[in-house]
Amino acid sequence: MSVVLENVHKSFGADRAVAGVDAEIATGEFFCVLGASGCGKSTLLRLIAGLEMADQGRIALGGQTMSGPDRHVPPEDRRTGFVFQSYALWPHLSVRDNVAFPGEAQGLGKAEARRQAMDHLETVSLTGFADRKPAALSGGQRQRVALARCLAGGARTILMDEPLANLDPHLRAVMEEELTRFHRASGVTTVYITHDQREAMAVADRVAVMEKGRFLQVGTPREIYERPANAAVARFIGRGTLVPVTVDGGRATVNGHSVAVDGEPADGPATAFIRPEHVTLGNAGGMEGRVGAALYRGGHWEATVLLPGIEPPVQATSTEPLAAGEPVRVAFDKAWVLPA
Ligand SMILES: Nc1ncnc2c1ncn2[C@@H]1O[C@H](COP(=O)(O)OP(=O)(O)OP(=O)(O)O)[C@@H](O)[C@H]1O
Repeated sequence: MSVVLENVHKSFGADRAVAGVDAEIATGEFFCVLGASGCGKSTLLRLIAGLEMADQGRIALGGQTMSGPDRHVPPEDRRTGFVFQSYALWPHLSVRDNVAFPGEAQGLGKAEARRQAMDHLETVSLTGFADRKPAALSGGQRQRVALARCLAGGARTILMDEPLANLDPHLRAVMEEELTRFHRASGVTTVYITHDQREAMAVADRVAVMEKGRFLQVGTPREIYERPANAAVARFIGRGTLVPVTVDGGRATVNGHSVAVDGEPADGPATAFIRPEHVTLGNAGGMEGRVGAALYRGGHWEATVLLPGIEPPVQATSTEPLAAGEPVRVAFDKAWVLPA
């Protein structure tokens, strides 16, 4: 089911939690809202679910207005499923009965609701766990039960509020794969909020970067990473360094050195963003610098490099060992010039 947000606002007293959000989320899309704690992500999700009333703007699901100036459809009539961090499963019910619960609540007989529950457990590869209680499942398996229960409730849109936040890094990676598999298998429109940019990149078709109640940029993970719309998005997504440059005829000059730029920025002074993978460290050529700090990250070093006239230090990556204080030659292979 498509999700349309038009100029959506929500304040709590003087606190503008959602301050004018617009988006068109296509049917079947996996849409991530990414932002730091307190930026308004949860409030936006709760507005879509109907758990909060918008102060202003319109929210439509599948072409039907759910929230508008004189309309507020209650949560139970929106056909949305909500998956929280805690998954909110019934501890005293088996996995099968947890998933059968929405069907029974909607008036299906117990036997039919259980039969359908088994179909949904099949979608999340948990048929072998139907008789267990939630306490006897791993975090990832509990999440799959929560997803199966959304399907059983007839959800046409699934809203997920940081569902992987409580999991260890290994299980998180496994669950990212599972979520994308589940999404492909179910085809359900998904709005997913997280403060973890790596997670958003991994699972989303499109990412909205949110700050202070607004979307700063909406784009594919690659657009957001490679072509950030402004300094705030650039800083929030991955590592990199903002440097002042002069653009002339499709190249930028940094500290007297010429660097290729992506796109077609206008000539003149600008700010460029350089990802660590576009910083080459070596013994010859480029600019003279000094390693500020180097951390071994398994297979590579994450370093900062001090260059005269450039503040703050440049973030770089190296597969060769580096030590703090060591002299190094630095070349920039490519830069992204931020739109004015
Ligand atoms: N029910 C409420 N009453 C008052 N203020 C609220 C309420 N819910 C949220 N807020 C405020 O609205 C702002 C946005 O909160 P929200 O929970 O949407 O942020 P978030 O981005 O989801 O944060 P987190 O990642 O920490 O959950 C915050 O300043 C918060 O304190």
